[in-house]
Amino acid sequence: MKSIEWLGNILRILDQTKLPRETAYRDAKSYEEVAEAIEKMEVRGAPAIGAAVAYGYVLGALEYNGPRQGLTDFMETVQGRLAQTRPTAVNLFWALRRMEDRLRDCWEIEDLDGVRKALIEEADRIAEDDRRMNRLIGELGNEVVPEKGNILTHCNAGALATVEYGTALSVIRTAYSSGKSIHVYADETRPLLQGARLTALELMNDKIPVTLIADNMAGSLMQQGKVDLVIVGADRIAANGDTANKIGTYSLAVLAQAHEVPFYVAAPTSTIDLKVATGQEIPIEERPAKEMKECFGVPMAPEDVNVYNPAFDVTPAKYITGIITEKGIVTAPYSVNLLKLMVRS
Ligand SMILES: CSC[C@@H](O)[C@@H](O)C(=O)COP(=O)(O)O
Repeated sequence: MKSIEWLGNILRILDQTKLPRETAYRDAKSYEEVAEAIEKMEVRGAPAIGAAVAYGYVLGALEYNGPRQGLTDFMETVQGRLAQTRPTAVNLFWALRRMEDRLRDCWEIEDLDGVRKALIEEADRIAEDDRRMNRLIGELGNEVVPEKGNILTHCNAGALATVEYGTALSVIRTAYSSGKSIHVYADETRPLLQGARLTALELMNDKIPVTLIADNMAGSLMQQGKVDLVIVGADRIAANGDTANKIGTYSLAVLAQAHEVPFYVAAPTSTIDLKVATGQEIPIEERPAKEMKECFGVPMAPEDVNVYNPAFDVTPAKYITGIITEKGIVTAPYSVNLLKLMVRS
């Protein structure tokens, strides 16, 4: 199950809104289609969104049919549209900046096809970097996983949320394949059920023991001593370690601390945003009320009820035991150690 696949002049997107009932794809031929797929969450998860916008940018360059000197202006429009899709996952802006820098470096290339080739190479590198980082996150993160025990995860930070392997699920996959006797509790993750629909599916496909729970069951499980470790992904990590991730992550972190359960965030360095000092500055996306009032088209609440539907929350760094990245595991003090990590090659 690949979240996205570049087919030369088309971005094939696995439509995650239909999983696990149906395996359907959108073959995006324009940057507008990629933007739509991200907004509708057909492709989702911070690293997968990053790689998708990189190829969306390429599609914009392929669509352009004016003179070479007009390309930069056109690409600004493309970039602006892609940047509008989802505000929290910083990987989106990180990938767009890489594409923009690559375009700028092409100033000496006179023919459009030469520029397009360079942009495709950059998007491929972004996708390849994601695979490499996720593999390393798995290998390094295995260190925090006990030989035997129960791991709780929230939302989907798996292969579907990335280009391959996942972040939190990469750690789980590596631990399992190294022979550890682990079992995973997957939070269903209201309102869009990424845990029930995607994490459960991924783990079952890999034959990793998994039990699905509703989000409000985590506290009770911890109280019974049935959770040994929590690992989640991230959409943006501020310079002080505060971490934005799927709504519900904060409650889990507080519960984990109350029950003395280690709480880890697994994310590539492309998710770390040193320009944002604390979690308070992270923009939090609000999703349409319909997602709360309906469950996949079926009404669940009075039609006119007021709704608050933030897609993410921020977990203060003080609740985080460690952040597993491809360059190493960072612990407090995060302001110092994240900076050190980011300057290290
Ligand atoms: C490796 S994915 C990390 C995060 O992006 C993930 O945990 C998450 O919160 C995804 O949210 P989503 O709204 O499904 O895009």
